[in-house]
Amino acid sequence: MKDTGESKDQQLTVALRIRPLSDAELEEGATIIAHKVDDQMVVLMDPMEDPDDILRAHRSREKTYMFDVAFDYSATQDEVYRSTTKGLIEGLISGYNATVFAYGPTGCGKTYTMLGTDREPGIYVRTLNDLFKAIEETSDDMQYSVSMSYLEIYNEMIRDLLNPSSGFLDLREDSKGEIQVAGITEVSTINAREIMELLMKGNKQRTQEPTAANQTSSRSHAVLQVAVRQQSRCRDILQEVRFARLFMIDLAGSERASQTQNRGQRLKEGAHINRSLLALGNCINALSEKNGNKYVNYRDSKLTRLLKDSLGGNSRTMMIAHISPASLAFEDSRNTLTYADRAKSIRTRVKRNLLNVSYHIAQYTSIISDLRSEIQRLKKKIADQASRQLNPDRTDIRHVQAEVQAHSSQQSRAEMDQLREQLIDAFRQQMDIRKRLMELDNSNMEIQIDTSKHLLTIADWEQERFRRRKKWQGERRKESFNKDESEKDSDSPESLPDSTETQEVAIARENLVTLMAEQKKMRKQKAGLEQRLAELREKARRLEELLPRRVSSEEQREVLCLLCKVHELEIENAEMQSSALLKDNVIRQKNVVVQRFEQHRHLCHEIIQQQRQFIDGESFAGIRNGTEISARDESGQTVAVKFSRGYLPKITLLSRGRDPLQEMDSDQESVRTLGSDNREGKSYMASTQINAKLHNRQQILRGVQNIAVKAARRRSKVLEIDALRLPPPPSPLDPKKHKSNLSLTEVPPKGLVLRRGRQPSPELCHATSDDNLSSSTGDGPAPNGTWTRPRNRQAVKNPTPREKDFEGRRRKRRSRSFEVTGQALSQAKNTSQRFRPLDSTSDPHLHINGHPPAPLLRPQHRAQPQLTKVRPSHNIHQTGLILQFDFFFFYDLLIYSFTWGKSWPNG
Ligand SMILES: Nc1ncnc2c1ncn2[C@@H]1O[C@H](COP(=O)(O)OP(=O)(O)OP(=O)(O)O)[C@@H](O)[C@H]1O
Repeated sequence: MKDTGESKDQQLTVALRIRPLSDAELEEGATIIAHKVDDQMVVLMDPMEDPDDILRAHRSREKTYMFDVAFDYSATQDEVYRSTTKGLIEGLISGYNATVFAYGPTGCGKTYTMLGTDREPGIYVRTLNDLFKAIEETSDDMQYSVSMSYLEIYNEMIRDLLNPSSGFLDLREDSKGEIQVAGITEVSTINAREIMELLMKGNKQRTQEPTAANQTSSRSHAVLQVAVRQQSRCRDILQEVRFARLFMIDLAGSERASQTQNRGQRLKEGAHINRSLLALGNCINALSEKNGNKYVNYRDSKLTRLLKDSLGGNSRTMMIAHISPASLAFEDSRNTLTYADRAKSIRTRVKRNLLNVSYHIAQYTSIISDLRSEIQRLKKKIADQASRQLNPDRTDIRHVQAEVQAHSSQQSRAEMDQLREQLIDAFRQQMDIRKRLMELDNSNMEIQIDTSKHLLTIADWEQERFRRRKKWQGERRKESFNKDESEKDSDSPESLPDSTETQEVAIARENLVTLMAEQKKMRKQKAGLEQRLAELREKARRLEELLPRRVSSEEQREVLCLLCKVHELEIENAEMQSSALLKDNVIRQKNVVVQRFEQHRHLCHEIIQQQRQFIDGESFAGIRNGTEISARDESGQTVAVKFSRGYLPKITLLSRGRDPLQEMDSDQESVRTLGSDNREGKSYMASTQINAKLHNRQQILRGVQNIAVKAARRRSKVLEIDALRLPPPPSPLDPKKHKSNLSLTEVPPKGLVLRRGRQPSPELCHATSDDNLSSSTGDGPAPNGTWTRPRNRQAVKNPTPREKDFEGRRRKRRSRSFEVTGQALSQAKNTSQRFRPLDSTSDPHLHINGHPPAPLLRPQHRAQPQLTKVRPSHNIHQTGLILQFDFFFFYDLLIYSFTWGKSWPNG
């Protein structure tokens, strides 16, 4: 290996940078005395010279300095770097050593120029960046190796900043006379980022202390060395290796003790700094001597020893002198400018560090084989490139890999699509079936409602038949007791009443059969659908289980799982909606029932209220034992109450209903009063017709029943309740209370008390016709439904022949019509004094169905209680009610009748 570089002389390049005036200087009232005149010229003005000094009048106060490049406060870091250091990089990778050092007094910006700040990086960082860029650009042909070391000379001692624990290092001169730092850490890397990190790490290790002149004063000289080795990638018989070193030095600033006010350690540091800088200055002086014969004492300091090559040896050297523009720093600036100006004349002998490697003949064989293999490699590379150009799709392994990947992903996507389709299909079928099941439920409900209607029709008819038979039996019994009279009574039925079914009942039975068949069919369908639904659920579950096995991608699996979840939730939602609808329907039906009960309750309260008012203001008289009251409406609803001494009155309530749908539409009521007293010849009869607004006749009857029961309880003398109690309002969906909700296979009970949609029986119409009633009074019904004034007692005591005749006829019909034969009116009157309200909590202002209660009608004739014939709603379902109650019940009934009357006779 031999050095083949040729040397040539080169001047040391000097740049001058004038930093901006600092705040401290401004505060001290410093003025600017250093100016940049142009890119190279700098003027320094002596602030001490007196312009009025006549002796020195012709002397210039300004001194001009010329440098290779000059910067003032306006120069950026990048401008300084480009003008000073950037040009050295090309020479560095070509094998030329280079040195950049910052020189100047303390606090003038040396560290700022070399290191910079995070936002404004200095020469270190910028140089390394560009060096690595240049290496990268030529790395195809050349091989590089870069190593870095970073040290500081502190108090004339060398410290490794990349490895501070290694202690102080020594300088050694190698065989070629080059200065080396023994044991320094050299980090080899071509990674720019790594080098930057090392630099930052080293900077943190550098000794910096605050002084009066500079808060971040560097107390040492810092030397960053970058060694670049370069050789051609192509091995030749004559291998050329280039080697170069770059020094980047941030010198400590020269300082005056008076200025820095340093004491102790700082003072000691300052002395060392100044000594080394003095040595540097001496070297510069010596090197700059024109004759060049002067001895250069590099050995005075470690700094000058280290910079030996940089100053007078093989290096392209750049000196960046720094000064302050402040008048206070005049002396330092002048010294710096003087040294910098001198340094300009320093000449270095620059030569490329080129090493030619000559090999032994034995090594040639291996070199040739290496070269051959390299040729083979290159040929293969060319062939690959050519074939790739011809058929780019097949040869590119990456392409093939991508194809394989794409294919496999396509496959998995297809599989996923297939699975998804299957899942969606299963869920869709489930939804369809769920929908059909809902429809079936709806139809089933409709069928149940229809069934209920038909069952009611049949039950009504059964009830009617039962009632008729009962009535017939009663009459037969009565006839056996009153044989003489019964023989003459041509109206009494002798044979069993006709029990053939009406057309309506027959149709209902037919419809029931059809509905039963329909329901059976639907049950079958439902079972089938439910089975299918279970199968589909099982299928979906199996598909879900397959997911992990058939889909490899975690993402796809999750997507499918989510899909399943969504569909399951949708199905659940549909099921819940369906059951909610069904429940809603049931609730609506029950609400209707509750509403009717509520009306019923209101009505009862109202009745009680009216009774209480009547009791308070009226004495009861005129009803005697044996009195019988009968009432009947157009539809055949009858009420009969009979009194006998020592016994409770016997009340017979017979009613006949019409179409239940008209139940709520009743708006006309007529009340007729009949009265007679047949035992003592004091008959009292009254007939009237009162229009009343009754909104629910069924409720009225229940009110009556309620009153009866309450009265019976109060007296504890209930003898007999031979009645079919009123059922609650029909609830077609309540299986406990109504037969309609039972299965069609169940047989409706005989004698069901409810009756709906039934036409009035002609027989009963006859037995309880208005004619009968009017004949019993002898007056007939008032044509316009007006109240007929009852006869007074005096008139009854002496009946006319016509009245006697009428009475006779009336007795004959007593079994069918309603008579009053009371004897104990005075008793009744007395008893009425003990009457107590049934319900103390009843509200007197209660309104029924939005209508205010009827005004209390008070009879004018206290001794003659009004016997009323009640014409309740023709829609009442109750087929028959026979009750025996005590007198109070009868009284309640009377009050009830009065209350609902529309008018009361005057006088
Ligand atoms: N050109 C400039 N532009 C802006 N600020 C500067 C410039 N030069 C120096 N400064 C500021 O002046 C202060 C002193 O600078 P710096 O520490 O670089 O001086 P120095 O010469 O290295 O001092 P020492 O020799 O004591 O280490 C720093 O705060 C720095 O930011």
